[in-house]
Amino acid sequence: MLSVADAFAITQQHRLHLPAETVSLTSALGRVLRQTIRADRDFPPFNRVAMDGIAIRFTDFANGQRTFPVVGMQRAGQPQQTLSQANSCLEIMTGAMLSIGADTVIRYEDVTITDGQATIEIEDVQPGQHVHRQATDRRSGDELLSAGRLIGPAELAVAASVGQTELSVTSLPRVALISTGDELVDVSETPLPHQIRRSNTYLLQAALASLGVTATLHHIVDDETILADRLSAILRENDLLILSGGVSAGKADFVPDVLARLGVKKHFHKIEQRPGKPLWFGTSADGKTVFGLPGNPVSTVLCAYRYVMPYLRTSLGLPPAPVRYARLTTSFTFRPELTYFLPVRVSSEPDGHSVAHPLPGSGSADFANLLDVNAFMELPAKASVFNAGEVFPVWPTW
Ligand SMILES: Nc1nc2c(c(=O)[nH]1)N[C@H]1C(S)=C(S)[C@@H](COP(=O)(O)OP(=O)(O)OC[C@H]3O[C@@H](n4cnc5c(N)ncnc54)[C@H](O)[C@@H]3O)O[C@H]1N2
Ligand code: MOO
Ligand SMILES: [Mg+2]
Repeated sequence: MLSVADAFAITQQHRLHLPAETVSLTSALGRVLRQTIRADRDFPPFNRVAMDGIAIRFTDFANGQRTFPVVGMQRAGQPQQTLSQANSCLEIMTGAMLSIGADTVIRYEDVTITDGQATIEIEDVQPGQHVHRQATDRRSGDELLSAGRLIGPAELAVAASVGQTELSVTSLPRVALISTGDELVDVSETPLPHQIRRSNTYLLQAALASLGVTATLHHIVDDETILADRLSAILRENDLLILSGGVSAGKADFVPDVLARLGVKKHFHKIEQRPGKPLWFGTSADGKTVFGLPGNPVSTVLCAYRYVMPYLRTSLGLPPAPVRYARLTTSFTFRPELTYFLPVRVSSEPDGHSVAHPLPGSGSADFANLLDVNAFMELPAKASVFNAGEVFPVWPTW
């Protein structure tokens, strides 16, 4: 059987090939940039006044002058003015271009203006103060953003400032989320004693939404022919299929056989891990990907966050999320030679460390336990006893 690391690597070798598309700036939030964005001007593009007050020549102040006739006003949005008379000042506003001939700004709070004369009330004045010099932050032509960047509020603001009305982003995959199982009924139905309402696909849909990916929901009963027909149609219409259930050893677990019949090449089935051991992964010749997630809800979640979400991230062109670590708060024993993904609650301690409090729950069907869980801690297969204070990787969920 495959190790977690090998299974993960195999999924990453078969990323989706998603073309770039152009979207308007205002609809680019949460998308992944596919182009380089450069500064079209210096940042800031001129010597920008940073405080409302008066603009003077520092040498006048250095020569002992404290009272200056006010000869004009330079506001933000006005073309640059000139402080032409020596020993005078201009009133000047935040966001204005520093006037030619002036080099230093004194805040209104530090000045008294009476009868057109501004008197500086402070002695601590630095040459060039309260001026945000041209090109301090970035130079014209500098690379501001590069491909593979998740577009958030700061990226949008920077793109807007350089005149990008549109952005090239990775197109979103068409994703189908498919629950399988005769025992599963719709949320709106009242289950009979032998039935349950399906929940996995709603969780998956919500998880995908955090990457800006939308998905259609489907349900298929445990009938080999129906499963083959429906999956064949869903495969035609989608780039990525995420199934839940039907991948284990039961008499109604038809998913692996049906996918093989439909020409989806299996890359692996089963990983040395718990939960989620029966995970199935394959691709078709025309570039479609199928994850067959084990149906037990906690297995579904673990496989989604350990394999599917990282797969989507890199397929979209994002760099892999950095691995996070936490310190186990309580010793935990797990004997089978499998990587154990322990449900935990991760929190931050006052000393800055992350700690993980084990919440094992009652097994991979205990999805109510997920209400308290916010990560899975990856405990290596080769050990059995994991001591309080030891540090292991954690995979955050929500
Ligand atoms: N003899 C063996 N039996 C099982 C093995 C095994 O290796 N040998 N593996 C166990 C493990 S581990 C898991 S996990 C499950 C995986 O089962 P399947 O992927 O075949 O899933 P199902 O049999 O269809 O369902 C399992 C369980 O999950 C519930 N389920 C399924 N879909 C949903 C949904 N959308 N929402 C909520 N709950 C769902 C389903 O009702 C079942 O209770 O197999 C073990 N057995
Ligand atoms: O994934 Mo199974 O649920 O290991 O228990
Ligand atoms: Mg089964």
